[in-house]
Amino acid sequence: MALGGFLPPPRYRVGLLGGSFNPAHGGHRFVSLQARRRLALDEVWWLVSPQNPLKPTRGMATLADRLASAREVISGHPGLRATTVEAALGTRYTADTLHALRFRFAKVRFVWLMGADNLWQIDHWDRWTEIFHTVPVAVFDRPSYSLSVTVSKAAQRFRRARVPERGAPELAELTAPAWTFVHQPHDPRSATAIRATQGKDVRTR
Ligand SMILES: Nc1ncnc2c1ncn2[C@@H]1O[C@H](COP(=O)(O)OP(=O)(O)OP(=O)(O)O)[C@@H](O)[C@H]1O
Ligand SMILES: O=C(O)c1ccc[n+]([C@@H]2O[C@H](COP(=O)([O-])O)[C@@H](O)[C@H]2O)c1
Repeated sequence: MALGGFLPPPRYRVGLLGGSFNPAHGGHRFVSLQARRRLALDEVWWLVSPQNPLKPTRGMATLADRLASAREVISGHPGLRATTVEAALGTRYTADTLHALRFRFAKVRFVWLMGADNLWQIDHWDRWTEIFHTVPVAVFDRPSYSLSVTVSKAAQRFRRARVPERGAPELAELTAPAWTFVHQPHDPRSATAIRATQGKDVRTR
């Protein structure tokens, strides 16, 4: 199922970084490597989204092109895997994707990964509180969005489920809801910035 025949063993720890990857860039790779190390994950799977339900289709490259850009940025790193799991499952909403993955891989320990920009926005996602109740969540700091850790609606709603950062290595073992905020050096790279300068000599890695 979009995993190249790989079957994760029981208790395997997998971080899920969902995204448009329009295109993929070094910021995705940086966050994923941070996640792998700080959360003691076996792998990080990039879920290249068929179409973010809240983003316009205009300007969205094809799934094949975005997957190709993800593979190029990962460039064979053994701990990172670019996938089209949502296309294979037929899901568009994260809540559905997480339920389907947990059903399919009942013994895998999944953690939902996202940048701090998405902590601001997640309360607009379909059945967003269900997401927090399905898998542990790790939020990674991002320039301009650090305040999301205290001010966002999601942080406030789930304040009692917040795990101190020192607990990050065991987050994957916890029962949801459980989430942590991971402080890290700010990485300013974004797909928006890359698209704005497309055609010019921009580094995506
Ligand atoms: N530089 C970064 N630092 C922290 N998190 C990031 C960074 N770049 C991307 N992410 C996170 O990776 C996930 C997928 O991001 P996405 O594919 O939307 O890239 P993006 O650069 O945010 O794109 P866009 O600028 O088009 O919104 C999101 O959870 C996002 O917060
Ligand atoms: O489920 C939703 O309603 C929902 C709404 C907006 C975004 N998402 C997911 O959030 C992830 C990040 O999206 P993006 O486009 O900001 O990279 C990606 O996996 C999307 O499918 C999910």
